[in-house]
Amino acid sequence: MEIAIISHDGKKAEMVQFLNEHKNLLDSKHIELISTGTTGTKAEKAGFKVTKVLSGPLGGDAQIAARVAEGKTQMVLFFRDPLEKHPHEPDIFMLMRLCDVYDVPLATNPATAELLIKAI
Ligand SMILES: O=C(CO)COP(=O)(O)O
Repeated sequence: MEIAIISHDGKKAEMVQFLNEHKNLLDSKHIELISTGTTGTKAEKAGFKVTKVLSGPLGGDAQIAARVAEGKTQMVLFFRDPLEKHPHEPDIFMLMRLCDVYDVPLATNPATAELLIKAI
């Protein structure tokens, strides 16, 4: 199962904390993590194996959106920062829209991610 992990800068520490809290599950061989660039680098530094795409503002959200549309990514954990402006907002909305189009579970905050991960 491919899970995308994405976090805005103000939420990266929470993402790393979340990953560490679920290390046993996320390290297991039936889970593959994919990530936008900078989030992926943080995850790698925390010891996770991650396939990285471009950084979000450079097209990473759009690349993950394409994987959702292609049926490759089965879950998206996206810790958004609602208090910041993002130059790539159209890409962010495209990703969320395609999760809805293809009925792919999408968590946009840690509390929902916690619920989704418990369902695996
Ligand atoms: O901008 C992002 C999501 O919209 C995240 O991108 P980075 O992981 O490269 O910071």
